[in-house]
Amino acid sequence: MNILVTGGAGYIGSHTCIALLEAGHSVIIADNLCNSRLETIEKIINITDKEVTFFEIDATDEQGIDVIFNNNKIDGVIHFAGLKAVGESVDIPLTYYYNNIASTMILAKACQKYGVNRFVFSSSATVYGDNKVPFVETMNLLPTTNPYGETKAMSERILTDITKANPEFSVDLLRYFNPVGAHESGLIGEAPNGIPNNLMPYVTQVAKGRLKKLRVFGNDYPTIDDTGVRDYIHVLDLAEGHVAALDNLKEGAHIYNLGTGQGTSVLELVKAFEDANGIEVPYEIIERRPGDIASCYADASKVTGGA
Ligand SMILES: O=c1ccn([C@@H]2O[C@H](COP(=O)(O)OP(=O)(O)O[C@H]3O[C@H](CO)[C@@H](O)[C@H](O)[C@H]3O)[C@@H](O)[C@H]2O)c(=O)[nH]1
Repeated sequence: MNILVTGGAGYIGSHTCIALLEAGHSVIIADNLCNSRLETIEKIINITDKEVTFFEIDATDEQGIDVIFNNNKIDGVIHFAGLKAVGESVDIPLTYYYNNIASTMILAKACQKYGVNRFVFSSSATVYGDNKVPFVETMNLLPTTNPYGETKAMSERILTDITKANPEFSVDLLRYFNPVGAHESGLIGEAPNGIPNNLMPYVTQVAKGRLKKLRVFGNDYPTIDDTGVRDYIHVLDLAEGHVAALDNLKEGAHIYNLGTGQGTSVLELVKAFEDANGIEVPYEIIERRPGDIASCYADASKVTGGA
């Protein structure tokens, strides 16, 4: 299939493009490079030895997206592009709401216009809010702690509604837990522009000596060692999840958690990283980061076939 991948130069997007190409699909990447690099496209090509079509475009550019649909045969869309949740994002809701919802609507509209019926949406465990762990797909969603999470929940609802109006439109809503790791080539990985907000890239930059020490956000959570617990899933497993989703799309909207089902605390992760690499990661405990919850991990039985 020819798959339009928005945000395909980003961390999860680039690993997914490799998985798609290796599974025999073609990819058309649309990315505005706001938190990614052009050279990642070259690396995808080098790793897979396959051709890639690239458009430097913002997913909110309605006319530009229309031109892409008009000029290319597209069988399906994977929509990764979006502004990401970080602590301080709670201060700029309008930007998040505009970018993340407009892009979903523009792409869904183009799919309706051009008869594209396969859509895989990059959602997030954030939509569960501060729910009871483990998070199960059937749970009622709680309000999330940041505008980014709200945009993911709203995009899910918009796409679900479209499947009701147009039963041929098939959507998978993939709720990611915390992706970590890199492609085995070592050529691509998580390299955010600027100082990382997420734990793993921060830890790797401390290990490299680029940042002085890790700041652990809070040690007063009701968890195993009082630090935040998350479900860290390897990015290549996440990438494979997208290929499987595309291959198995069914009519209507379907939700899948993409997580391991196992919770790991911040200090457990730091210790595991130190043990695996034989490197010390200096850290200090500081106050909680606004918007963070204590525990977030998946009930992964729907994707692993256990349910
Ligand atoms: O410098 C840091 C960064 C993070 N943390 C902690 O590490 C854990 C993980 O934080 P982070 O890597 O920032 O991920 P989350 O806040 O869990 O958010 C991620 O996981 C969500 C899904 O659960 C996605 O929606 C988000 O986009 C994604 O960034 C949390 O307990 C943080 O408090 C630190 O202590 N120090």
